[in-house]
Amino acid sequence: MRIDIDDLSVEVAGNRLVHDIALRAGSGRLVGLVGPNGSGKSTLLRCVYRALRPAAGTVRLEGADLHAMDAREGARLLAALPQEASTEFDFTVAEVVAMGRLPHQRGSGRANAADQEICRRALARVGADQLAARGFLSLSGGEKQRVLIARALAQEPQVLVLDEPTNHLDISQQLEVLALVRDSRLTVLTALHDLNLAAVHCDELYVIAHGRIVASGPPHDVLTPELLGKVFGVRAHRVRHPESGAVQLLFDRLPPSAAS
Ligand SMILES: Nc1ncnc2c1ncn2[C@@H]1O[C@H](COP(=O)(O)OP(=O)(O)OP(=O)(O)O)[C@@H](O)[C@H]1O
Repeated sequence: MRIDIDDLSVEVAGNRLVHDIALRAGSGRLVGLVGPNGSGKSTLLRCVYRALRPAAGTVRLEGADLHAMDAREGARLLAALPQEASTEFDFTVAEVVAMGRLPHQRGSGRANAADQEICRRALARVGADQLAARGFLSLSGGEKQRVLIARALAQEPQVLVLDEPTNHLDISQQLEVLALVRDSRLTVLTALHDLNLAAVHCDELYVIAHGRIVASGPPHDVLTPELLGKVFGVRAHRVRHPESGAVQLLFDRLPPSAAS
């Protein structure tokens, strides 16, 4: 299912934080959103997963305006992993994952055997099946992240929107989660801070700075030393991964004269 974002602007408390965004993600593509702290990644993604309404512009899924759909219809198509997803109540892990089935349940809202099986498989896919009976609040940051990814998968969406899905994960888990996201074959829009992970795993990247898209395209074309200097204020060196040939980056601080 393709995502088309056009002329999208987002305001929070009267401040326009994101301006005139155009972004496309073809069906089954993994599209990364990168940019410095405070550049507007989460604000843009919050609008895409409907926590915020657009001040202008549209987000369309396969041509249909996402913000014109009812909540249940939207949630059957799109699942999100927010940056600071947490729950104040100590639900069990199984209960948190079962929340992913709510958009599919009518009437009593009770999970049936098929729902329970989908949840069990989702937990197994993120390697967290042994956590099912644990209280969510007792989990480590990385365990919580995996359970929330399982909840998103249990939702059986067509589109995944992920805000820093590798936050709190050790390097092995980071690679596991990105492989899992890739293997899901869903259309994925994800914010990532780690530019090397983004370079290896994403089909296309969009770079956001000061609330505007400043570059987009295949990672190899986008992550140039010039762009990284301008947008992130760092000196970047490109090297090739010795096996895959993928672009990888090494960073230095810019000399003080160049950084100003
Ligand atoms: N409610 C608000 N009122 C005013 N400004 C806000 C509000 N929420 C966010 N902002 C500002 O909007 C800008 C964009 O924030 P956002 O969280 O989208 O950035 P980000 O790129 O996701 O950052 P990070 O990489 O640090 O998570 C920041 O300068 C932030 O302080």
